[in-house]
Amino acid sequence: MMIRVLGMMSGTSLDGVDAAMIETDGIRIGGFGRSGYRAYSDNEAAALHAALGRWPGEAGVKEAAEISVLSHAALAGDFPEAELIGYHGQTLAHDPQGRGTHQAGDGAALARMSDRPVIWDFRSEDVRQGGEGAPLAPFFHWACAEWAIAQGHLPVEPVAFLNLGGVGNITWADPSVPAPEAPGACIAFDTGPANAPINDLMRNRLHRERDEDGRLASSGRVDHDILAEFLRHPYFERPPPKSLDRNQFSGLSQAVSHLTDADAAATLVAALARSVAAGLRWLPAPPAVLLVCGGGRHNTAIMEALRAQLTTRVQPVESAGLDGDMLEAQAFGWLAARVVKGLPTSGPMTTGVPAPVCGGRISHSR
Ligand SMILES: Nc1ncnc2c1ncn2[C@@H]1O[C@H](COP(=O)(O)OP(=O)(O)OP(=O)(O)O)[C@@H](O)[C@H]1O
Ligand SMILES: CC(=O)N[C@H]1[C@@H]2OC[C@@H](O2)[C@@H](O)[C@@H]1O[C@H](C)C(=O)O
Repeated sequence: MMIRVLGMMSGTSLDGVDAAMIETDGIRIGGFGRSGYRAYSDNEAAALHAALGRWPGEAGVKEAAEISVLSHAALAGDFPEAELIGYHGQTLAHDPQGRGTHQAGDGAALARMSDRPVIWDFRSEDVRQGGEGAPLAPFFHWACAEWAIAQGHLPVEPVAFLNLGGVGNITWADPSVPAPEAPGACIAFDTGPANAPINDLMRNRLHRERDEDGRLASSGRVDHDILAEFLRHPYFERPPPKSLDRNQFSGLSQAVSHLTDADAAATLVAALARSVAAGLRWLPAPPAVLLVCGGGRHNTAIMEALRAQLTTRVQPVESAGLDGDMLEAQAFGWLAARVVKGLPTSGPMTTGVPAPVCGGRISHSR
């Protein structure tokens, strides 16, 4: 039975909350619906930035969780048609081999406030069972490929999805395999830093939220010594599955600190593109197309750098009939429906968990 689910995602860019309706039985995509966005206010963004890297019980975390719940509840009120909510929460820290993974928020409070059942805490169980806890969108990317083939937007061939949020992640999906958790269907991992260091640069130096359309980066020159040093990071030699914390590459931000604004932005964009290029060697076969989703595809300098670095065709995910601004929100709606059904949300080739696992907790509205 298809249900109408609201997926809600606030990612590592710390810009705000995306919300999108999806109709699904947890296996197939029945259709996509309305979407919405609520930007974090300056005060909210500052409080979340201050809480980055912190764990439950530490200073500022309670405030961050409250900001997450209140902003999601306000947005959920615009979607009375949703029967179920998938709520990711705000990632503050991610250390799967150590302290775990921390998404600030409270699904039980959101369920009471929105008067709908809420699926949340999607990552902890995967980490508990030995997985990376991220990325989690890959099974949904596989379902999107299947949907796009049915709509006549894609050929029946392996494709890749590149999500450029705060951090980048890639999924190689083979839609000829019958289910996303089946061996050979998906391979996924985080590629490297994406918008987070660019946003931090803009915020710290120019008091702006982002490099609009990549205009600053397009006017700068890449520092090839810094780039070469960045590419020596052992992360790129490590085979997948693998995932990143938002600030794991903070050395890169320090390395560009003496450059001009434009050269620093250009070097960060080049680092993003080269880390994607470095990641492609881990894919089992070249994808027919690299479908770019997430806010980074609006940055012209990023898209041009990707096209210059890669021999694979690079297209915004809209070329497959999908909404690249809402794909991750839709993913957490689709995953919520899977949790209700007890279906796996991750597996050995997406997070490295030993066997497919169904993560997520359910909180009822009363
Ligand atoms: N017009 C634009 N020009 C330049 N950059 C843009 C533009 N639009 C969006 N972005 C970048 O995309 C970011 C938002 O991307 P997105 O919503 O995919 O991130 P996210 O929700 O944090 O994702 P994730 O969970 O995958 O980290 C912005 O913070 C900004 O850096
Ligand atoms: C721990 C965490 O929140 N990771 C995010 C982050 O943002 C992008 C990348 O790093 C990815 O691993 C993940 O989000 C996407 C939506 C995912 O789980 O697929």
